[in-house]
Amino acid sequence: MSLHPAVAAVRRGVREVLEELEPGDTVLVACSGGADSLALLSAAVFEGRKAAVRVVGTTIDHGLQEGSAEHARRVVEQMAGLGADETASARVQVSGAGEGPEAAARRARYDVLEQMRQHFGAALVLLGHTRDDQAETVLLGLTRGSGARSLAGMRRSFDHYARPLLDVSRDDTVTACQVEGIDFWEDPHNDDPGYTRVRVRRTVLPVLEEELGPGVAEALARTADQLREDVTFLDETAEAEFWSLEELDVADYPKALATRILRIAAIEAGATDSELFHVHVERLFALATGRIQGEIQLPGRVTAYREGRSVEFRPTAVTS
Ligand SMILES: Nc1ncnc2c1ncn2[C@@H]1O[C@H](COP(=O)(O)OP(=O)(O)OP(=O)(O)O)[C@@H](O)[C@H]1O
Repeated sequence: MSLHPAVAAVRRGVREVLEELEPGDTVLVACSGGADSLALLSAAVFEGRKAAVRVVGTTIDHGLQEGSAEHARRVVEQMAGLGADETASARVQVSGAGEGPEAAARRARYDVLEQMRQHFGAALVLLGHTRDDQAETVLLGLTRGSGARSLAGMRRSFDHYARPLLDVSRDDTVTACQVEGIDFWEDPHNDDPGYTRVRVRRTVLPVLEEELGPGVAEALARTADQLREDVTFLDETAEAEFWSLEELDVADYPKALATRILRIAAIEAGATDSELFHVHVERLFALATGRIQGEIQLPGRVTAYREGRSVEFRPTAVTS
């Protein structure tokens, strides 16, 4: 019997990532119980056996929805049923102080995933983001106006994390589960139009596909890949320039490098990075090129000012 194309696509993505590992290594698969991550786990088990890689399935209970503990138990059972060598679950406390509940849940999830990775000695954690997630990320980045970094979407891999399904459509993960008889969970949040991402998924992308033809999601994901190469080059160049500078005089650099160097400098000086940090970087650039005078207050209680041609930083004075 020939392999269904959707299953083959998921396995191919996973195989390419596992090929980088050594026999005897461990991978941790982060599983929400949705179609993407269960298809990912199933493929990891299949490819893991071939590569002699141990597969640990893990699920995280954010405790935000009623019945979440029961859901986590069920996902653990499913992961074991799909052949994971080991399974684990963890409950996290989502505080949400200073950020939205989604961002807080995500941060708590990545913290605990890292603890689990270390606990199991895993070489890699696999995340189930798909090509559609990538397309949505690019569109959201476009509307935020935050520059090339956010248009470059999610990275395929970083540190000990990999996203093997970035070339696989969400439909294919659903089909792969159906073909393999995997009963996946449909997150009610995925239908909640209160989330911008859901509106992009349910309304914006379908309109683009209808008006511009199929393949929009794929093209957006490809745009991210191309931009990521450029962005990585510029980031690395800026990093090397920053460390080689004796004083922070960036007025003669092209703006693409000057703003990156200023960003690194501000964060090194203690400023707090955020999604909106590009707004502060623009002002820093105006300060560096003499278009604005005086001082700039940055989040994280850092003040920037100009001394001669150089931009300097100092802690913001506390006034009572
Ligand atoms: N509760 C969870 N437990 C374990 N892994 C999870 C959980 N939720 C999500 N993941 C992992 O993250 C992947 C992406 O999930 P989702 O798109 O829901 O994340 P998100 O909330 O958008 O946050 P981010 O995209 O930053 O990870 C999943 O495929 C899975 O690998």
